[in-house]
Amino acid sequence: MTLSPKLSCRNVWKIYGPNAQTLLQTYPDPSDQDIADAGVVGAVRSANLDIAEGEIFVIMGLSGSGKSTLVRCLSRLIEPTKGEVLFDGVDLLRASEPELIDIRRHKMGMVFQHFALLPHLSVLQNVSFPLIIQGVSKAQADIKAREVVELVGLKGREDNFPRELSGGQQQRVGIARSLVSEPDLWFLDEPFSALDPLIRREMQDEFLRLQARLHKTIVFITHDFDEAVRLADRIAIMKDGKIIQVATPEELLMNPVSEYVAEFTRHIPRSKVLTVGGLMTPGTNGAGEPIAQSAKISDVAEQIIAAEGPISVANESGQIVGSIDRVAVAQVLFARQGGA
Ligand SMILES: Nc1ncnc2c1ncn2[C@@H]1O[C@H](COP(=O)(O)OP(=O)(O)OP(=O)(O)O)[C@@H](O)[C@H]1O
Repeated sequence: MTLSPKLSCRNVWKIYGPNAQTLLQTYPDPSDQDIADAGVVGAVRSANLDIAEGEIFVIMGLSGSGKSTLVRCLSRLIEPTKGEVLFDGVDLLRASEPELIDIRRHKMGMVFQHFALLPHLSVLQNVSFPLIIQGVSKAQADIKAREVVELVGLKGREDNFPRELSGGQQQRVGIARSLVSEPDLWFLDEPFSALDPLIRREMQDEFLRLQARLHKTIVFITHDFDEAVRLADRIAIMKDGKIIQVATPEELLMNPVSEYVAEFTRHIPRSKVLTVGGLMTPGTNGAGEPIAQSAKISDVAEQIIAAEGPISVANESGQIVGSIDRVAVAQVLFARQGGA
């Protein structure tokens, strides 16, 4: 985590219904009952987040938990009822409409599940469209668009029309279009939900490959916990408009704040998420060629089980920070789903 986050929000509320403002003036932190009594919807309730530069931050929750509303408040596509949103230290809620348009055009990219490709434009024209709107010359826009089309794996399809592409390919065009203006901050709202499971996994892999090259700051919404665990550096779990836990996938599995959070993690194979660092015993008790603290248990289980005693664990700089033995690994591999 960097010291100053790329994007933060402080005490953000979005209440739908008449007198939302008055409610928040009367009750700075209204309870479920206050909200119900007022006959309004508490879509986002006192959200506080700090999203670090270069991080994939996933917002996860069931339908209606407030994910889309929160993300739209973060880009100010929706006006929060109350709160503060800071992007690169600039308070977005105080920005004028022209400033906002400029920030969205040049610094923010957005991909939605049902994004609208323009049907009468080719792949290349769709992708270069945001640049043309910015006033970039057609020749320059085409060069940039070709690069991004190649980046998302669609080289050779530049002249096809959207109807000639599969769902996954169309989604790639949407991704390319949102990347063409080189946003710093990239919002993706359920971008892969409409795709079938195999293609969806492919797109997730592709997305991780892209991010490894581009290092964007990403806010990614999903209601699928498997997808969240695969993609996230950190996950925020929302319920009834509130953020109930923000943690790495590993922390969520090891220390869920509530039964509700634990329920999401129950079916996830622990060994694929837990790392050596999360299970090791600190100290210098181990021996042998050290294994990496960041390695997933599933990738090193055989090696640890085959060893007689505890194996040394090293951090990124090669320093020995602990040890791990077969008992710790067996507990993960053979734990009943639900145990750590
Ligand atoms: N314009 C609106 N007017 C009134 N209530 C709204 C409005 N938009 C959203 N809501 C309500 O706010 C709550 C949060 O909705 P939101 O769309 O943010 O949830 P979500 O987690 O993104 O759901 P989904 O996964 O189904 O998209 C829901 O109860 C929804 O009905």
